[in-house]
Amino acid sequence: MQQPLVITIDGPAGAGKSTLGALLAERLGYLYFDTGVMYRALTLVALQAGLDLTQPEPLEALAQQVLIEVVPPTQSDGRQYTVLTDGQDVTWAIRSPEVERGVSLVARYPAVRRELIRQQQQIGLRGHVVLVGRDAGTVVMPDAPLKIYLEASLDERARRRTQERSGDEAQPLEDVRSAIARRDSLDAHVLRPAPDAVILQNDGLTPEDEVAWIMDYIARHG
Ligand SMILES: Nc1ncnc2c1ncn2[C@@H]1O[C@H](COP(=O)(O)OP(=O)(O)O)[C@@H](O)[C@H]1O
Ligand SMILES: Nc1ccn([C@@H]2O[C@H](COP(=O)(O)OP(=O)(O)O)[C@@H](O)[C@H]2O)c(=O)n1
Repeated sequence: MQQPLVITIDGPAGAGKSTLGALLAERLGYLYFDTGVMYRALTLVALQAGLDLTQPEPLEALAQQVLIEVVPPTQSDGRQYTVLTDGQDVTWAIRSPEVERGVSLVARYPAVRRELIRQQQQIGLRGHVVLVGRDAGTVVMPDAPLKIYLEASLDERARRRTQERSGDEAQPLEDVRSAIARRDSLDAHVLRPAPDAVILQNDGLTPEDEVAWIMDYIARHG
């Protein structure tokens, strides 16, 4: 396979998509773009505006109005990128438990998805991009030459997220596991590998192992 111009990485929460996506993009000199950020940013703005997340129409209108931008990091505080909504830095705010609880409800509305997918496709079509999400390979960029579907067991994903959130943000493993399981079931409507996706189960693999495996896969399918 020639170096694929668009690589998609999909899979459930905590499977390691962002970690792998960022590493792979760095290795290839590509843009890394996490589509989940857009759903999170829209959810945050809706919550800030006091919208009821069970009512689709105002959310659909908001999806058309709000300007969501993802730009290179503007601060050295561990962020992979900076997220702006109408110019306001919301990089960490979109990771809050409130957003985490609401995002999969917002992401279920077809008109919301249509608008955000349209914006994601504009980024994908530029090429030299690793696009990460749930439906990046099935809907956003179905012609991508390399599609990866990452899987890890629920226990492993819960462990990873619990480890990631220590200190002030620490949550019991059981709570993290049930929050992930709830999101898995709300996301089930989009959560499936594209027919031509490479499925990578990564319990027991490191992100470096995965990158090596993918680079080898690209070389072998030349
Ligand atoms: N292959 C892996 N092995 C172990 N831990 C991983 C692996 N990939 C990611 N992680 C860790 O698991 C957590 C969740 O990964 P992340 O990339 O945020 O998942 P996702 O984007 O799929 O939700 C992070 O703390 C990350 O460092
Ligand atoms: N392409 C996408 C990306 C995210 N989402 C939604 O947005 C939520 C947050 O996505 P995310 O990628 O930030 O989540 P994590 O896997 O990083 O926890 C998901 O649980 C989905 O509900 C989606 O529906 N489609």
